[in-house]
Amino acid sequence: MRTAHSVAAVRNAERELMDRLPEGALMQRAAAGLAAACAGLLREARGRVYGARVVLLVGSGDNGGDALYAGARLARRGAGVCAVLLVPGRTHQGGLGALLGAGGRVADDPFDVLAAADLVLDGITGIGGRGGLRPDAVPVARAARSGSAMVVAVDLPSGVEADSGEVAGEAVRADATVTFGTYKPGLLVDPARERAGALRLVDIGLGPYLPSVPALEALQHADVARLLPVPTGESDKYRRGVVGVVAGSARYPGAAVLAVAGALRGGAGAVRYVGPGVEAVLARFPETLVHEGSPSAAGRVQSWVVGPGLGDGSWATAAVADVLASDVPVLVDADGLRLLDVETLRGRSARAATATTLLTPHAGEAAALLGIPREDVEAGRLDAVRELAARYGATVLLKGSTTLVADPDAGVPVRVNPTGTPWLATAGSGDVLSGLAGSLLATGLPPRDAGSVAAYLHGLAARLAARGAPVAADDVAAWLPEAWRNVVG
Ligand SMILES: NC(=O)C1=CN([C@@H]2O[C@H](COP(=O)(O)OP(=O)(O)OC[C@H]3O[C@@H](n4cnc5c(N)ncnc54)[C@H](OP(=O)(O)O)[C@@H]3O)[C@@H](O)[C@H]2O)[C@@H](O)CC1
Ligand SMILES: Nc1ncnc2c1ncn2[C@@H]1O[C@H](COP(=O)(O)OP(=O)(O)O)[C@@H](O)[C@H]1O
Ligand SMILES: [K+]
Repeated sequence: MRTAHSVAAVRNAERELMDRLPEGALMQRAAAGLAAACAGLLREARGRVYGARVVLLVGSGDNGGDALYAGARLARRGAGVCAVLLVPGRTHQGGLGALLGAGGRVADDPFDVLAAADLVLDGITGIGGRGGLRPDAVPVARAARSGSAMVVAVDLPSGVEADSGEVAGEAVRADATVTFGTYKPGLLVDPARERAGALRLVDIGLGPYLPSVPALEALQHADVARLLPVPTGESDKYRRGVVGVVAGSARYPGAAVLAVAGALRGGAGAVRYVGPGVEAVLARFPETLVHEGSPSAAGRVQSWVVGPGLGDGSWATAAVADVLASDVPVLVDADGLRLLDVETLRGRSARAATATTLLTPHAGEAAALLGIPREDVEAGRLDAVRELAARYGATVLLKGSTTLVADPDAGVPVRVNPTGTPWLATAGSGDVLSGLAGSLLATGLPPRDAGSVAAYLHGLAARLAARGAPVAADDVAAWLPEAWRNVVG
């Protein structure tokens, strides 16, 4: 599991650890890890550190101090290191002394040295930064990007919000970020994540002092493998779980087919389809159990998926209400999100412990549920998913460039999905996801696990299917077994 902690948690841990260490030891640990990472990148890019041209962008806090001490280490290995001091009167003095002592220098003209650099270290701001880059830092950050140099962010790309992943203005766009002690939420959540490039974590010994419950967690292969259902000798199709899919309409029969395609690959023993798309579903998947009446009359299921391509006719409205009246886990997606009755939804968890709910909106649907503009959801995804889960008393999977899954209990870390590709932004891929997650619910996974495991497999299947080329939703569904094998293999 990859975990991220809030700035407040990092600061507390840092204080506790610093009390036990000599002055400046933590910064030396950070700088040593940073210099080693930069040396590795320089060796990869140009064969050696000796003779490399390194520019340090140095702000007024300890982030700049890290850059200066790392620069001193690189200078001792023969790199030509030059510091651009953004606030000369407030430069970290110890760091500057170390750099000058190691043969580094202060730049006369930042733009000259940036144009010729092999590597730029962004030490403008780290966890102490607030808001986007200040105006004087903007031209320098742009110049760092415009040459051929690799840009390495120290702890965080300057200008991003560490706790939320928001980018309120300009921010550095890094090729890599070397972060200290723990990941920060902003490194894992867009729009900030996109500015961070490849991530490296340097252990500075904070671990024992960080809270055991992080702010954010990202599943890795081993975590997903542990959560995936495995049939045993005792299993039969009913014991493995039956997922009911209520999706599609005369206008969108394809949504029913795609949701069923996802559901068939999610581990349930059978998929029961209810809705107006019976013909289309059977033509493609003859193994589906079908029913044309109301969901509650279709036979037993261990979970429901309701909403993809359902439209908003009277049958659809009644079907959503019918499903929400059940005591099994329900996943509500797409049109279902517009049709659901909020009081019924909130009442579900009070009625029965088994009546859990997983809502799977994209940013537009989340915006409608929250009554705010879509851009606000996209800019502040983490806040939006937490707010939705709290307000609706349900687990929420917010789709998009970084998919997030939040439980209504604020004490439970939000899950961020590390797989996926922008090629997933293709019509119908969300239908596949809802079928898949619903199937995992039917096997007995709680909503947060079902949602995050589904997002992981879905994103991985898309990557495997795409390998750099466009994919259709149907391809993503077809590659799900390969993604599953990749995880357990
Ligand atoms: N915690 C740990 O365990 C360890 C932490 N370490 C390191 O310390 C870093 C934190 O250092 P920090 O607290 O000194 O803050 P930092 O990130 O340098 O920024 C604050 C300065 O920036 C300024 N500033 C603010 N916003 C700005 C903006 N938008 N644009 C431009 N400037 C802006 C602000 O100025 P002011 O508001 O005062 O005018 C202030 O002077 C951390 O990220 C890590 O690198 C490691 O060495 C070891 C272990
Ligand atoms: N920029 C992006 N990067 C990665 N994944 C994305 C991006 N945009 C959308 N996705 C993913 O693609 C899927 C789209 O789902 P959705 O918006 O419901 O589309 P549809 O309704 O057409 O099925 C979701 O899994 C979402 O997380
Ligand atoms: K930085």
